[in-house]
Amino acid sequence: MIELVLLADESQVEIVSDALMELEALAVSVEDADADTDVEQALFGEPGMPAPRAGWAHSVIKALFPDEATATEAATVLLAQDWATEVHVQALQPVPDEDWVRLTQSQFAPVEVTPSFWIVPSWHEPPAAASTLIRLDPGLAFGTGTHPTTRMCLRWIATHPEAVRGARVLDYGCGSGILAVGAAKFGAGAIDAVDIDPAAVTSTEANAAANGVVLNSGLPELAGSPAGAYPLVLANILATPLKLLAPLLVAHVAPGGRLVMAGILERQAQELRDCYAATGLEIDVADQEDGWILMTGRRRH
Ligand SMILES: C[S@@+](CC[C@H](N)C(=O)[O-])C[C@H]1O[C@@H](n2cnc3c(N)ncnc32)[C@H](O)[C@@H]1O
Repeated sequence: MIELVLLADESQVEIVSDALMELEALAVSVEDADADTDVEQALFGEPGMPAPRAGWAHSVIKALFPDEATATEAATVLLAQDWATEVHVQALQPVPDEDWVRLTQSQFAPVEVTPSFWIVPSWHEPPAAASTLIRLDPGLAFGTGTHPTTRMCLRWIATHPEAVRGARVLDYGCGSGILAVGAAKFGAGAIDAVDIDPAAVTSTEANAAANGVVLNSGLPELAGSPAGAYPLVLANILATPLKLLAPLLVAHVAPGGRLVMAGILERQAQELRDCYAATGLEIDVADQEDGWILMTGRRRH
């Protein structure tokens, strides 16, 4: 990993950070400037480029790149922009792996699901208002809470305690296990969490353990056990698998039970509604955020 360290005028922090991400930075962080020390150390790049002024109100922007060639190219393209007159390269340096982990982690802040329900990385103190917490660090499996589909499912769990408390739950397409853990935090009974990706199963087990949650996790064969036995089925999988899996998912919903589905774009809503209504479930659009919708189905008998 190579770190590109830039000094930029405070007014340009956002535009420089966005440009670095477009130029394939893996992570970008902004730090407070250390008075004039870093200005003195700035490299001025091309001969004739203006040196930063002493006492200049600037920020230090650090961007991580996979290799030196990508970092050098990004710096060259950035400095060639006509708006980048107050951007200076301070360093281009290799970064040890453990520093990379630290830098990547610094990108993840606690995520609010409801004012009292938060997802908090292990290196953060929980917000004072958080009475219910999921402790979760970003990993290889989908589901950190930063995506609207995950947040909407968690919000549904938090706002439907009557459907969650004591219920046997199936989390189908569990990813990081975040929905299963969220259901446990709101009092779910036995929880099965399945995913076609073995890395997701490993991640779910680790995240459950980190939250003191006991669940069964495995590949989907686990869910081949009694059909119709779950009062609550959670499935944040995307529209196409949701359509293909409709008979299987519906068969797992117990009489009187609910199916909560996410991963559906607004323009896919009608097709999904028709598909699930045909199975006899009562369908509702329960939430929407950033073009994604949350759909619920209820089996009466
Ligand atoms: C969008 S992620 C959701 C992860 C997590 N449940 C959440 O809400 O953030 C979808 C997950 O479904 C899994 N998946 C996709 N198709 C599947 C299938 N046919 N059966 C089981 N899991 C599947 C993927 O591997 C992925 O981990």
